[in-house]
Order: sequence, then C-alpha cells, then structure tokens
Amino acid sequence: MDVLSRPLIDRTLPLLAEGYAWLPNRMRDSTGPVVRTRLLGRPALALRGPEAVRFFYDERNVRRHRAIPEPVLATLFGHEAVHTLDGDAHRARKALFLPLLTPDRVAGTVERVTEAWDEAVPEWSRRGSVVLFDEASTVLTLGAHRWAGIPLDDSDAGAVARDMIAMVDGFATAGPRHLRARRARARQEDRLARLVRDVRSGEGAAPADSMLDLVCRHRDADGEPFDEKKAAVELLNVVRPTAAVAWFVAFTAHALHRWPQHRAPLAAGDPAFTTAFAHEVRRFYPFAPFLGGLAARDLMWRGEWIPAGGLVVLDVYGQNHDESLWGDPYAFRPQRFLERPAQRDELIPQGGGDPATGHRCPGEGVTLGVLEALAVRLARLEYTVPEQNLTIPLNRVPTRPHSGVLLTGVRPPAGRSEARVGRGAEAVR
Ligand code: HEM
Repeated sequence: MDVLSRPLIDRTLPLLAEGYAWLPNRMRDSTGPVVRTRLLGRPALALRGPEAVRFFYDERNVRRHRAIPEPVLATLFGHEAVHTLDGDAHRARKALFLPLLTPDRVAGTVERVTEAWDEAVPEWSRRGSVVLFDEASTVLTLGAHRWAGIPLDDSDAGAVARDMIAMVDGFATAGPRHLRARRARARQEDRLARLVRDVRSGEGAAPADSMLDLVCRHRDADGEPFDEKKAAVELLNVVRPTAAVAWFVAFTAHALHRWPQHRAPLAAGDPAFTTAFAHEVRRFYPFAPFLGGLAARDLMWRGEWIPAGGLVVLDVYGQNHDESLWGDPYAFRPQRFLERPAQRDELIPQGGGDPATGHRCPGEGVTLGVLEALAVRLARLEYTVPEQNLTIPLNRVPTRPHSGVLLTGVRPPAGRSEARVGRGAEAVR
C-alpha cells in the first residue's frame, strides 16, 4: 500500500471547525503526545513537548520550503517571506531580523509604543467608551512605524492598523475575513514598496539603522538586494506582528477583569511579577494554534513514522496547556513563572528553539517588553468594564474576547511616572 495514502481520511475540515481544541482533543485520545492524521492532503504527524520542539527545529528533520499554504502566505506572512526559507537562504534573511533581539531595539520599540499609548489615553478619556483591542492596535501600529522609521500620519494610523489586524485575522478562514486579509496585504505591500522605491531613489529618507534602512540595504544569500515587493513583505513582518500584540493587550484586560487580584502587583510595577504576568498571558490565552513543516526525510518519532514530504505539526496551544509541563494548565497563575523561570523549549507561544539560528520568532523580546509596559499602564488606568460579551471562542482562529473589551469612563492615572522599559530581551532562557 502507498504509505502516502495513509491515514485515509483528511482532517483539515474538522480542524478548521474545532480550531484550538482540535489537536489537544486528538492528543488526549492518543497513547502518547503524538498523533498521526492527514491534513491538507498529506499524512501528518503532530507532536508536543520540549524534546519534540528540538526534533521539530532540527533542519535535518523539518523544512519550511513549500510547507505554508498559499492562503496563509497571501495574508499573514507574504510570499517568499523569511518563514518559507531553509538553510543558508534562511540564515541570510534572518540576519535582517537579528537586531530585534538586542536590548537596545527592544527598548526603542517599547519607548515608541508607550509614547503612542500615553498620547492616546487623554483622547480615550474624552470619549464615552473605547474598544481596547482597536485602540491598542492603533497605538501599536503607530509605535511600530515610528520605531521602524516608516512615515505614518497620526490620522492614517487607524486605517493602517485595521489592515494589519485584518491580515492576521483572516489567515485561517475562508470567506469575507479572508478576502479582507488579502486586500489588506495587497494595499500595505503597495504602500511600503512605494516607500522603498522612494528611499532608494532619494525621494524619501530612511533614518540611519532604522528597520526601513536595514531592509532597503539588505542583501540576501544570492548577494542581491530585495526587489521592492520582497522589501515590503519583510517590513510588514516587523510592523504587522507588532500591531498583533493588541491580541495580548486585550487578553491582559480580560485577565485583569477575571482575576483582579493581579492588578495591584502589576500597577506597582515590580519587574519580576510583570514579566511573570506577561509570560502567563502568552501561555494561557490562545493565539498561534500550531506550527507546520515538511519532513525532510523519512522520520520516526516516538514509534510513529512519517514519510519524507509528510507534514510535521508542532502543537503550540496544546504544549502551552500540557498538564505534565504546567501542573494546572487552565489556571491563570503568573506566580508559576516566579517559581520557575520560562524555559526555552517549554513556553512556545512564539515558537521554540533558538531565534538566532532557527525559525523562532525574533520579536519575542519586543513582544514581551511591549506587553510588560502596556500591562503596567493598563493596571494603572482607571476604567469601567460594562456588561458585554467577553467570551473567547476556541473555534475561531485567531480568537479574542468577543467584544474586543469595551471600556468606559477611562481616566489616566493621576501624577504617576510611567515605567518606560520592560525587561523583554532577557526573559526567555
Ligand atoms: C503577538 C505577538 C507575536 C506572536 C504571537 C508571534 C508568533 C510567532 C510565531 C509562532 C512564529 C513562527 C515560529 C516558527 O515558525 O517556528 C513567529 C515568527 C516570526 N515573528 Fe513573531 N510573533 C509575535 C510578535 C512578533 C514581533 C513583535 C515581531 C517583530 C518585531 C515578529 C517577527 C517575526 C518574524 C520575522 C518571524 C519569522 C522568523 C523566521 O521564520 O525565522 N513577531 N512569530
């Protein structure tokens, strides 16, 4: 029998229907932390656990080229993005993003984003109510542009933020959300490609060493500079995920509402607690459901075999809720990270392994730093959470509190000097 035809039944549709719960449910029914199935017309092996992370991120086992379906490239990542590369081509492209790992860049992003937040809060006060998810995405988009050296008028920030959010919101679905995501990407790639053309022709300027400057000057493994479209794709791979931290900001507000005992220690700005809180938000709440690659050769994992070209799937959400790693995974308990620091291949909301050499997210320090700073600000803000639908449906990918977290009566903290910089860069070992 042709091994590529086993198992026979494709599970892509149930996965799309069940969302985050699909893989953890299959794992629960299996004897070990491994599931054989069929997805996207290919045999697939799903894994979880720190050893599985190391197996998954070993390039001799799993490759990314041609692993990401077109609808995901056309919305979330962009065609020919860093996510799709292996070996030398990946290393050369990843070099562009490695500065993001430095404490200086993390601090720079945090500073720009918190500045945009502090400018926005008085306006939220003047309005009767605001949807936090929407406001946070605008603040993050503005901060990300300022930090990356990309010009953006304050008055355009809302529309650009909506495009950034649409690209993330529509990658895992068919229908209107997906079409919106495709249109948003096309619009933003055009805008940034024009900017790159202007910078290169001298009609525009890129601040020295800004992300815009680095992208305009970058040379890939073949020694060639990016064409304008590829440059736009990789600029978006910095700005879009920074805007996506809005999901974690909305989750933070949800956590503070459900478990208000965390507000006072967060508002006090204790750095260790703040880092622990940000880690717990990223662990507890659902964002990336899983990651996929293709078996580089015939592989065996925990007694299960997968042929070359089969799909290898890392169960991100399942691992972040694995009882054997977290004890009480469905309890929101920041203290767990005070008792035991986050371990590199255990906490994997932004991928596993080493970000400098593998595909792990190079923006994890930025995410953490920004989230820490905004979580403290949110804890210090006065506001009311009126009656609304705060449920977080697990069958929607990506999901968020249904209402986006409506706040009324927002009032800035009186006479407090705000913490500017989170510890981001040093927090995952
Ligand atoms: C909402 C916060 C974020 C989440 C949940 C997130 C999640 C992820 C995940 C799951 C991956 C894939 C890892 C893999 O393929 O193994 C990734 C890759 C990536 N992320 Fe993030 N990320 C976030 C924020 C950021 C930020 C702020 C930046 C940049 C400033 C960024 C830039 C990237 C890039 C460039 C890659 C591709 C890395 C590669 O393929 O080598 N991300 N991210």
